[in-house]
Amino acid sequence: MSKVPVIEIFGPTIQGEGMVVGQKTMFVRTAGCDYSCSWCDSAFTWDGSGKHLIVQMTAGEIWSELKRLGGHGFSFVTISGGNPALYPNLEALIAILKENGIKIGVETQGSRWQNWMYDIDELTISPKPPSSGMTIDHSVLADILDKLKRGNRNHNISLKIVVFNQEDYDFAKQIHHRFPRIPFYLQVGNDDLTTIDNSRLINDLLEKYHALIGRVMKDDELKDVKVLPQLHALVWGNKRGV
Ligand SMILES: C[S@@+](CC[C@H](N)C(=O)[O-])C[C@H]1O[C@@H](n2cnc3c(N)ncnc32)[C@H](O)[C@@H]1O
Ligand SMILES: Nc1nc2[nH]cc(C(=O)O)c2c(=O)[nH]1
Ligand code: SF4
Ligand SMILES: [Mg+2]
Repeated sequence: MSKVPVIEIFGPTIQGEGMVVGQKTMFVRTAGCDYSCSWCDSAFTWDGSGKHLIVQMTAGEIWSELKRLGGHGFSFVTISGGNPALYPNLEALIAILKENGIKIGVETQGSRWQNWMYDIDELTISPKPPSSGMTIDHSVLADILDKLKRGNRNHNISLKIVVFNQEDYDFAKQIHHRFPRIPFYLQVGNDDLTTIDNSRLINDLLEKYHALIGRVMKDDELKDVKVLPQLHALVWGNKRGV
């Protein structure tokens, strides 16, 4: 049986970000990423610090663990990472989830295509802005979005861009103007990934949210946009596995 490197499985919790924010969900987090964003809040998936947590798992083993943790209390699973789009054999997990009537969300950055993307109910693509230190391949992103559009399946996709500064904001606008019909989300960047002082963190994040809302509200060039914080950061701070 083909296996996938999994670094954590957790839940139930709420989806803290983007198009299905608030959704009760389980999470499967794959290890490994083709990027290395300067501000990655899940760097333990790729920087070596979480190496001891990685387990090669079959789809059946992942499904068993989801049921062990979530019991009969879930109908939605979010696959994130790292970049889950590195793994063609996630196909088997997606098939099991579908057979069991479970809806599926995926978080990926739009750097790699997989055929199983056609089968995802809620697919979030999060191209990386300049502050990440990454340079995105616009043609790969365009190709992914084109395939999804042509596939014309019954699913939802969105673009979600994290904003730390004016350059990121301008980048986000460029992406939106390139793909104006794809639901578009701006997300507040968290630049303090290590603090355990939750009241200070929450205060800072709310201030940044306030500022981002302000910027968008007075910007006539950005109309059809949703502006969100990371809800899980406001509730649990930098805690892992929530
Ligand atoms: C950890 S990534 C994993 C999925 C995929 N690699 C990606 O980046 O889309 C999940 C989401 O968290 C966002 N994210 C990562 N670090 C963040 C930070 N410090 N502040 C806000 N959002 C962040 C990413 O942009 C992405 O939308
Ligand atoms: N609650 C919660 N919501 C999330 N949305 C995206 C997450 C991620 O790390 O991909 C995430 C996460 O780690 N926790
Ligand atoms: S693409 Fe996602 S997981 Fe990879 S480094 Fe960037 S934020 Fe982290
Ligand atoms: Mg996260």
